[in-house]
Amino acid sequence: MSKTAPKLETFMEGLRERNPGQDEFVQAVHEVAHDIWGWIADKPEYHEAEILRRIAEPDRIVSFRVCWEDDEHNIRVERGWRVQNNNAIGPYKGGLRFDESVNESVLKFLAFEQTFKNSLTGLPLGGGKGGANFNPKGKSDAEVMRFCQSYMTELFRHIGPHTDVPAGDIGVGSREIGYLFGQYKRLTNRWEGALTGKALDYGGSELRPEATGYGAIYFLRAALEQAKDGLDGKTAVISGSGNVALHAARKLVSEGAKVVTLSDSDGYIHDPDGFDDAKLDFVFDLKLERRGRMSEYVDQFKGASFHEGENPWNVACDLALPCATQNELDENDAKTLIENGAVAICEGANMPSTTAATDRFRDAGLIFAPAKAANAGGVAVSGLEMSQNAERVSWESEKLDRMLTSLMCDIHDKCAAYGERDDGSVDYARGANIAGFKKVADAMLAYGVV
Ligand SMILES: NC(=O)C1=CN([C@@H]2O[C@H](COP(=O)(O)OP(=O)(O)OC[C@H]3O[C@@H](n4cnc5c(N)ncnc54)[C@H](O)[C@@H]3O)[C@@H](O)[C@H]2O)C=CC1
Ligand SMILES: O=C(O)CCC(=O)C(=O)O
Repeated sequence: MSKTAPKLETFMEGLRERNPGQDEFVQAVHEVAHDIWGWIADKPEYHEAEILRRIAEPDRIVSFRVCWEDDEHNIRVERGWRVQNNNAIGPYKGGLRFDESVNESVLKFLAFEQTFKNSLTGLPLGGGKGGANFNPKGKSDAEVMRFCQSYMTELFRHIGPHTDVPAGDIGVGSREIGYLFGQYKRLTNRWEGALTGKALDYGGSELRPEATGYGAIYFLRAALEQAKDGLDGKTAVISGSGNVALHAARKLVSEGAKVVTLSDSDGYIHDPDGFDDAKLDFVFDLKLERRGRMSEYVDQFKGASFHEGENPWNVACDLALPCATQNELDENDAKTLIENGAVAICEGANMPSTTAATDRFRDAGLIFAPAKAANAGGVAVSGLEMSQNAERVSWESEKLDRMLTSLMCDIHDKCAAYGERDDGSVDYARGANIAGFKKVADAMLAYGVV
């Protein structure tokens, strides 16, 4: 006899009880459950097997002490984690975040999201995420190296090319990946693709640094085309000034759009003339090499203004791209963007919009490209880095760009297929949740109760 599906509220109540104080994790699960619930109502195989409940319980979480010595010879103690959420369709895969805001709730939400995102890529990648409450900002290279070596001294026993393949995220760029991979290699005495985001000299992939930002724009372009619109001539507002934000800005400019804001945790820069290639070169160097503050931009370029402690969502635009961090765009920001006539929101960061903001966007009927679809280009090229490492080959940038473009168009089409509304428009969030869920769920059904 087939069981009736429990109510969504009952499911969420249980989730909240089992995960007290983990607001980000509960938010991410609710956002998926909300869409999956109706879809599985007449599909007893999924709810009888408790598939969503199982995906929302990580396979395992490793938590460990990370001790390191600072330049003044003080012993520092931080906490590290790796959340291995689900490996139904491939080895756990997802970045490492080093930031003082990192805790178990944040990493569980990121690992949960990653499971659906990786499924959408069509590549054999499970979902995981990790990190530490260590902030590399303001630390010397030697301090960052000692921290990374200590972190890897525990992590190495839990990862490997067929088990779990970490990469970068906030606070973990090519410098950190270099220190982490060097220590992995020393401890295991093996050169193997146990991390992605490596530099080109030692097994990295062309286009990996650009992939998340470029991929987001390829997704946005496909969504605009579906609505018989395009990027050329559009004004874009972007938050963040890290890996994702800057490559998204670069691609938007090359597609004929005008990018008028970038930000960091101190505030945002508004340049009404737009960031051209020369201005972007300055910001790439400032943020990714010199690790400076966005406020320095106004000393260099006349006409631009710095808005301390504010986010850029009140600047009028056609396109808004939150590319900094979770919950950076709330309901009031969403209201302002809608009133100002934005036609599309494209999430470069993971879960940058609060639930209330997401609901506003979806109700307003504008194009809302959710993170798990729009920013999947980064992990997709990481998957291609794993393939290149396994085959001992390196592919050219042009080939990878063609593969990334086609992957992002496929993701767009899957979301459109599962998210089409009666009026022909697309609810991309619903489409991404259902398409991402289905592949993982079907693999789990094939394995039985494990
Ligand atoms: N690097 C990647 O390939 C991928 C990153 N993401 C997501 O994109 C987002 C950004 O990551 P990355 O660019 O890699 O990190 P990053 O460390 O290169 O840059 C983060 C940027 O956000 C800014 N920022 C941090 N908190 C902020 C705040 N409260 N307000 C305004 N700006 C703030 C920082 O100053 C920095 O410029 C994160 O949500 C990350 O999870 C998603 C997919 C892949
Ligand atoms: O390339 C990867 O494995 C990490 C990507 C990531 O962390 C993300 O998609 O949020």
